[in-house]
Amino acid sequence: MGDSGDAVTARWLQSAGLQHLAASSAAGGSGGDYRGGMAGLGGAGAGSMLPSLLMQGYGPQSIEEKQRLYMLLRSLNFNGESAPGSMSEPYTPTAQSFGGGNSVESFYSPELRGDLGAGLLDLHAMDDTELLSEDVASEPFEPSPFMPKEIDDEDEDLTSGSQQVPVDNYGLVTSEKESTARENNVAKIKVVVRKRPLNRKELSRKEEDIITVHDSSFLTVYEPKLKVDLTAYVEKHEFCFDAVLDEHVSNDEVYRETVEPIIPIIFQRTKATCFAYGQTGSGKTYTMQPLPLRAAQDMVCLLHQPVYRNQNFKLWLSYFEIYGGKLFDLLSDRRQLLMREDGKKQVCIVGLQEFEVSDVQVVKEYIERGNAARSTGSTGANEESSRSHAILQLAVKKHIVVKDTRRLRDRDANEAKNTKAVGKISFIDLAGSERGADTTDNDRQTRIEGAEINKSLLALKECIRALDNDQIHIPFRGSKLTEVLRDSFVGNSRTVMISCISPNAGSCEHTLNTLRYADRYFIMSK
Ligand SMILES: Nc1ncnc2c1ncn2[C@@H]1O[C@H](COP(=O)(O)OP(=O)(O)OP(=O)(O)O)[C@@H](O)[C@H]1O
Repeated sequence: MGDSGDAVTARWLQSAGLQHLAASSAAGGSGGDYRGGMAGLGGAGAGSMLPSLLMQGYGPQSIEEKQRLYMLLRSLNFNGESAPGSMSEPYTPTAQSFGGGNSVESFYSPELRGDLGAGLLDLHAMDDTELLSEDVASEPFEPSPFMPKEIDDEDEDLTSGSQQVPVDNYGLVTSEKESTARENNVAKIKVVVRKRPLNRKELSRKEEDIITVHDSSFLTVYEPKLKVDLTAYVEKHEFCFDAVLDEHVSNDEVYRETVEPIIPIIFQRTKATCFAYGQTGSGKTYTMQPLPLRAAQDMVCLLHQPVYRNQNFKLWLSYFEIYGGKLFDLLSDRRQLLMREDGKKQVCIVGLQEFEVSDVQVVKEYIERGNAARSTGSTGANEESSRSHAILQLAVKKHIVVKDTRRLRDRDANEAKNTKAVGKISFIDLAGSERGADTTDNDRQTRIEGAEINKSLLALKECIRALDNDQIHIPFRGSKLTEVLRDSFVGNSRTVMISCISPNAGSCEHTLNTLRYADRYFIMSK
């Protein structure tokens, strides 16, 4: 106990690798003109400049520092149990914390749902080291419970022979009861959170996993914090969503939870949008890339059902990218595309190549081709991929049989006119947004890109909010992204948002931003 508090603090910080804080703390001790609170710090007592330094922004800056501080805090003030209720005091309750009871009922109460005030996503580039790799696209498919059972030839004959399936003038099934029930079972907006595992780099740095998924719908984030008097504490943040998927969940299960229930209603004139967002490296691309392939498999399967086959339904695929407010066709040598509105105020992307696809292998080839175009177009592959929104669309169209022989001669020219859109699903791998502080390191172009990304994420948020409030005016002109998605926002639409989060302590701030962003949608959708 012979050491001054500042010397003790300095030694702790030094051992935790926070040298710049240690030096400042030691200097403060010798000056002796500042005496902060003595509480916390393992009972050693530490008058110090550290609180003020932390307040002045001298706190841990890098992930490593944050992680070391987190480890330090754990060894000082709490025992490192991550389970709820095991936190040592002091513990600061937040608007979203459970309180003592931890009852699920109290969790759902509006008082504990947190406020709606946070601003734009504040995500930034983090560690995107490859995790123990997995070929995401090659996971085997399992049969879907949402899909109609395979009908054998006998059944098929019975169905087509009986001619009892009523159809509307689109040729769609009008078994009202059945389709209404299906649509009602699929929420207008569904919010799903996916936590990725710690990656190799995070594991090698012995980073802590600060997120606990309690069951399939709620999670807790344990945020390491320091009071100004250096008392270490953990702030607990509880969140509830339609679904929370932990690090053990496979891409196939993600598909089942998110997209699979929507597929049948795409054939019932529904337009759906599924997008992933989160900070760079949180797993957006990993999550989004396999989804269209799985969706296409189910859609092809539905197309083969007699009711749709007889109505001449076909599946079409297109894949493009929005980069810096401009559109590029990923299946046509990154040709720049123009967006126009037709007389019926329908959005048309002039020149966008659409391909009719009738088997999954072909879909896979197109997706791979598009993905390759996305990365080869970049100077630093990851940089650009995280700075563009990639949009893959699968559209169901009804082909109208042309009986007029004169028109038949000019069949190709009339192809576009001979199809009628039925439904569509868009998969959007959103760009990760920028953290304000990072932009000082970036060049002008990078900052412009960041601003564009933030603008489009904000516009997307506004559109979904308006959509959810059933507003007449949907502000889709807020960005290229929302303009392009305009027809997916109006009429009979469904939206699935997948929030991807990183579990390490160093990403805590960004993870909380992502979760708060998702939380607002979740509240809106209730
Ligand atoms: N759930 C997961 N399980 C295993 N590995 C994952 C998971 N999520 C992400 N990864 C891995 O983490 C790394 C980063 O993921 P990914 O590229 O999808 O991030 P991102 O959010 O799309 O980043 P960016 O915004 O830069 O495009 C990849 O190596 C990916 O394989």
